[in-house]
Amino acid sequence: MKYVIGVDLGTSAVKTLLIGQDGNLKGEATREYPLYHEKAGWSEQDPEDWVTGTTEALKELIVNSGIPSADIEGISFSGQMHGLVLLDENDKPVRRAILWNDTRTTKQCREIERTLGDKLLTVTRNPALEGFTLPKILWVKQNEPETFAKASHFLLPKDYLRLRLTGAKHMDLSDAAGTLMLDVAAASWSSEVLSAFEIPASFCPPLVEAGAYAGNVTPDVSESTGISLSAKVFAGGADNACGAIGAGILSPGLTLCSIGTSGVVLTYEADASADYEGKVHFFNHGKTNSFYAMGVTLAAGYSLSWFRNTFAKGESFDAMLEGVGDIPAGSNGLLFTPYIVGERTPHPDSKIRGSFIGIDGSHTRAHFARAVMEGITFSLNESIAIFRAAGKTINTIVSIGGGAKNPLWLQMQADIFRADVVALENEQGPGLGAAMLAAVGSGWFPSLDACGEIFVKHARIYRPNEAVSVQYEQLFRIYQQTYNQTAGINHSLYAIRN
Ligand SMILES: Nc1ncnc2c1ncn2[C@@H]1O[C@H](COP(=O)(O)OP(=O)(O)O)[C@@H](O)[C@H]1O
Ligand SMILES: O=C(CO)[C@@H](O)[C@H](O)COP(=O)(O)O
Repeated sequence: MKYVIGVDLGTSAVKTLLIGQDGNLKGEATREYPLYHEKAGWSEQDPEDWVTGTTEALKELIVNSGIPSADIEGISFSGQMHGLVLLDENDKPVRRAILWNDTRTTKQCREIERTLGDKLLTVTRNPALEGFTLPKILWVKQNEPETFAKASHFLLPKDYLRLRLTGAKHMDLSDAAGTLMLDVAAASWSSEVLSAFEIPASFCPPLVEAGAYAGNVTPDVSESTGISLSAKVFAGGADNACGAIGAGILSPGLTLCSIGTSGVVLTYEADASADYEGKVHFFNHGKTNSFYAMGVTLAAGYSLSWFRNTFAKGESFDAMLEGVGDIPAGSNGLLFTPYIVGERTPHPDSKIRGSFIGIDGSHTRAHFARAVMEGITFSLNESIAIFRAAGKTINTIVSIGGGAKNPLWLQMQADIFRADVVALENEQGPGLGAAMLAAVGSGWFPSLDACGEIFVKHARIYRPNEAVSVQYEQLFRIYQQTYNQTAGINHSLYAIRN
C-alpha cells in the first residue's frame, strides 16, 4: 500500500493525516499552537510555531504508523485563509502573522472601497472585509512603516509552511482569491488593484493551481520529519476549498456546510458567471477552472465552545448537550445570535456582538445550549437564503466539521435548512481534501472527481421533518430581525468593551 499525507494548518492546531490508497485514515497527529491577542480585535500567530508544530506532528505521524517512509508518495496542504505573513528579502518574517479573525482593519477596508469603487466587486469578486489580506497589508504600511519597509514580499500561512519545508515560494489560486488582490475570473494578480495601492508585482508570489507539484522536502526537513526526499510536495489550497474537495463538492448542485471554529456554507460554481453582488464570498476552487460561493459565520463552533468553556467547564460536548434533544425546537422562546466576535455573512460588522433574547425564569442550561446551536444554524441559514434568492437550488448539503459529530445538530441542520443533510463516514475535514490533492498529484487518480469516488464516503442522510421545519421557518424570520434590533445597542457598547 502507498500513502499520502494531508496537512491541515488550522487556527488552533495543525492536523496531519496519513491516508492510504483505499482512502482510509491510517494515522493522525496534531500539535496546537498559541494565538496572540495583544489588543481587542487583534489575532496573531508566530509562523515559527506552525513550522515547529508541523515538523513534530509529521515525525510522530510517520514513527507511529510504522510504515517505511518511501511508501509515502505525496504530501499537500490545507491552510487557514487570509493570514498575512510579511517576509524580508531573505524570506524571514518581519513580524508575527496577522490572522483571518483579526478585525483591526475597518479603516483600511473603507479606504479600499473608496479607492477601487466598482472594480472591487468586478475584479476581486468580493467585498472588503477586515479578515482579508489586502487591508492587513495597508494596516502594516500605515501603522508600522519601519517594519513594512523591511518587507519585500508576502505569503499566506500554508504557503509559508511549504516554503520552509521545500525552499520554494508559491501561492495557490484558491488561497490567493482571499487576498483581495486577485482577479478571480482571470486567475491572475490584478494589476489594477496592485497599482491602486502602490504594491509592486514582485511583492506577490508566483501563482499555481492547488494540485501543482511544488518541489520536494529539503534534506534537513527529511531528516527531522522522516519524509523521504523522493516524496512529492503539492501546493495545496485554502481550508474551505480543501474542505469542499474532501466532502466531494466537485460538481454543480453540491453544497457544503462546515461547522468548525467558524462556519461556512459553500456552493460549487462551474464558472465565474454567478453574481451574488458581494453578499457572499466568491473564490477560486481547488479544482482547476472552477469556483465556489461561500457565506461565513465567524463564530459557529466557537460559540458553542465559548458556551461550554464558560458555563460547563471540563465537560465534553456530549455531556453538556445531554437533555438538549428533549427540548422542543425554539428552546421555549430563547433566541441566540452568534455574533460573539462580530459577523461576516450577511452582516459584515466587526462591532456587532451576540445576544440571548427571551430569557425566562424556567430556562435551564440545556435551553441555553440548544439556543446556541439553533442560533449558529440560523446564521448559516442566512447564507443558504442568499443562494436560494439568487436562484440556486439547494436540496442536499454535505455537513462536515466538529458540529457534524452530533446527530441532533445534523437533524437540526436538515430541519432549519429544509434540505437533506449528508454526514460523511470517517469525516476528516480539509486535511482529507489536501490528501486528495496529493493522491491525484501522485498519479493515483486521473482527477479529483475520480479520487472522490473512492475517498469520499457518505454515511447517514438526515431528512427535514416538515412540522419542525415550519416552526423553524417562523423562528428564522424572528431571528433575522435581531441584527437590526441589536446593532445600535452593540455599537454603543463598543467603547466600553475596549
Ligand atoms: N461532540 C460534539 N458535539 C457538538 N459539537 C461539537 C462536538 N465536537 C466538536 N463540536 C463543535 O465543533 C467545533 C470544532 O470543530 P473543528 O472542525 O474541530 O474546528 P477547527 O478545525 O476550526 O479547529 C467545536 O468548537 C464545537 O462547537
Ligand atoms: O476566514 C475564513 C474563510 O474566509 C476561515 O474559514 C479561515 O479560513 C479559518 O477558519 P477555521 O477552519 O479555523 O474555522
